[in-house]
Amino acid sequence: MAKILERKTRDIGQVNCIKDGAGQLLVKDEEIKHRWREYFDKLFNGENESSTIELDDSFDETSMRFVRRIQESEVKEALKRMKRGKAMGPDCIPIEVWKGLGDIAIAYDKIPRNVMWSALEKHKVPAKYITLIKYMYDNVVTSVRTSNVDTDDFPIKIGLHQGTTRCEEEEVSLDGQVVPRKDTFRYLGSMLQEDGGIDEDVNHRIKAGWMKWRQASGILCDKRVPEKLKEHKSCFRSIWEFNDNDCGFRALVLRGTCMKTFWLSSTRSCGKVRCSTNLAGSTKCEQNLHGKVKPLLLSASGKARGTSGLVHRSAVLKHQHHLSVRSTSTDVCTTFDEDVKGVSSHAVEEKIGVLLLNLGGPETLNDVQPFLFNLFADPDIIRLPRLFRFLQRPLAKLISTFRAPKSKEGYASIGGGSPLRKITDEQANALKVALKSKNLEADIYVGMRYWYPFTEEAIDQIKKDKITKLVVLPLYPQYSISTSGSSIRVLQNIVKEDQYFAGLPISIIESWYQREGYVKSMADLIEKELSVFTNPEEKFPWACALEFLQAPASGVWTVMIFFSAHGVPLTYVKDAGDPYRDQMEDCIALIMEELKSRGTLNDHTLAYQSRVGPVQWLKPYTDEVLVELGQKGVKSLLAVPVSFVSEHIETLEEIDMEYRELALESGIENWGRVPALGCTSSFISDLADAVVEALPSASAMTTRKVKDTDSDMDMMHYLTKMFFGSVLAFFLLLSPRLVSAFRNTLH
Ligand SMILES: C=CC1=C(C)c2cc3[nH]c(cc4nc(cc5[nH]c(cc1n2)c(C)c5CCC(=O)O)C(CCC(=O)O)=C4C)c(C)c3C=C
Ligand SMILES: [Fe+2]
Repeated sequence: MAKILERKTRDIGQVNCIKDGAGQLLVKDEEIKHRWREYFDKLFNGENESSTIELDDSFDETSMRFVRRIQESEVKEALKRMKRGKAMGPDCIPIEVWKGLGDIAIAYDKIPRNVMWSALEKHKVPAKYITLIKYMYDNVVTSVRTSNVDTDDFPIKIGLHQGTTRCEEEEVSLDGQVVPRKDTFRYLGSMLQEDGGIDEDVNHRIKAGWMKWRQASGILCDKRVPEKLKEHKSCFRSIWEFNDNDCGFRALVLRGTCMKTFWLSSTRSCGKVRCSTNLAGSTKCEQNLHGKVKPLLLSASGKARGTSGLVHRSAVLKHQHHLSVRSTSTDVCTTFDEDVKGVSSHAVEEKIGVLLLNLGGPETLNDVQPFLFNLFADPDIIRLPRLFRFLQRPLAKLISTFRAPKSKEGYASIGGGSPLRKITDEQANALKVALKSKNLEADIYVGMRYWYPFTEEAIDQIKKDKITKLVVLPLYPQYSISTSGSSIRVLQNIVKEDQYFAGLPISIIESWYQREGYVKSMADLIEKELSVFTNPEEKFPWACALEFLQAPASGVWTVMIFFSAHGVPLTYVKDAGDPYRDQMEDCIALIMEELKSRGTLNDHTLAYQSRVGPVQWLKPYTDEVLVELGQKGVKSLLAVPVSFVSEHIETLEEIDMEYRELALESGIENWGRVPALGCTSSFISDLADAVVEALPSASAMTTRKVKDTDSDMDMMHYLTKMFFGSVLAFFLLLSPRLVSAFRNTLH
């Protein structure tokens, strides 16, 4: 019987006919499409309608029709059965809130929404929360994806279906036999979990997909495989991406049938997402947000993701280009499985390496000045016009000497040296373990830009170890010319000169702030710090919503989330095209979106810290904003360092000491700080995923165009740069204070 059952519920893609309401078989696409629409429309909007329903006060203004009232006794019974302390349901509202709301909760499902809104207003729930709740339930539309086509959109008018609680408890019997309860089961080809999730299934499919891809890309790099087959590499990738995306989408439809409220809120909060695939197999996804259609990025895992905010940010897309692929032929795609199986035995043994790039820091106080020299001698840090490049090293000597005493004080206050090397080594170890758990054996190398172990040393080791494929992962979430850019340039210079590296397939993950795992890990840390911020009772965001019923102005909501990013000189962004600011703003928007989706509604702000030298840096400056916030009456502030993933001098000294003191002096009474991600397991696991996903796009670096930001500039910019460069050189060389500081150090 199990076998028959299983066969009956096989993949939806294979079901090409269904029955209509009267039991007649439908075979035409159009008819099937209409039947599905009719079925879901009834399920969402008109379920259980009968001649006996009460029609008195349940007129729904938006849907312009009467809906069946859910009986008070049903709601009471459902509430009684809900146990405290359980995970939140698909509506993300803790059970404690429903129980706490008492009669309101009971009334929630049976009164017109406008009555509900005015009741909330009467209870002095702040307008912004009422708007938020309304927003979740307004103008929701959906369509159903069938085996062949998508139905037309239809509106969803009823927000809640508490009846699902009852259906969970009901016994199901088939031919008189009770079907046993299971935690997971297969439904229409998908693995569904007890909680309605499909994570296990999606993970399984993603893993399987990547395994296939790894096999295929390994083969495609094999010299023995005919060139003709290799030409279709992008096609393989594309069809796989579509399959994964399709799986995610279909899963959503399935969720829709069982977990209606989840479906609704997810449709609403993500805007309307459409994915279409043309005959050539290429997939296009679009999101319709507030009437503006935006292209969606396909993440390396194949899931669609929208850029946050309404502005289309080309700089962000620029760094994603290798992720969206077009294919040219479907014929070859369909032979994917067979071809892979046929040639996989020829694949060469891979030796995977992962190179973690980081800044590096002085380990003792004696290291400080030479470390600073290396930093300022980097043409991506002090960007002199070409004509003045000969001044780079003397200037670096000058500035490092001048800055060393202040820097030494800083490093002395955090224990006499930078913790960066130790933390980066720990992250490397954790990454190796995480990769192993994902069935990828890899050697991890750490290459620092300005101190030991230098990038050059790591590269030597990679060559000695005869690595056959390399993933380069800068430990900066956002890309900047001065960080990831500078480290990648070192690599490019070596590759140019070295035969082995010239032919080594390399994949560079330029930025990864947009990864779901990173965003969620950051949100987790912020939520955790917020929860212990003032007093432990304020831990629970929805408990705060309840608190608002009594005292709207109090609670954890008043804590300002203060993102403090490392700054860069403004000219990097304005003249040299550094995407850093755009990516930073995008990153903050994603983290805030994630927090909002969890019910954390605090205000936030972004400022830039750690400026060095006389030129203008990205604004607003952290120190100035802190003073302003204090003056405006902000009393509680949670600082979030966001451009780096380990603790370092700028978190431990600048934020924890200098900025904290400044904030307290400026009138801020409660200060908190979110720790850096370090070895947080969800974060490391996501980095491991990023590595796995990047492997297939590894290719020889010599074939890529090296970005030269100088050549991007027009003549006017070049002259301006030359002028300011000369002024800077003149100022630095002739400044009496600098000269005397320099002389003193020479003596
Ligand atoms: C002068 C130019 C600098 C630019 C541009 C810059 C960009 C930049 N830096 C980081 C991250 C870190 N910088 C760190 C130290 C540090 N950075 C600069 C200068 C610039 N940084 C200096 C002079 C120093 C030394 C410390 C000091 O004297 O203030 C560190 C700390 C390393 C440690 O030892 O703990 C980090 C981390 C980013 C992310 C960035 C641009 C986006
Ligand atoms: Fe820095």
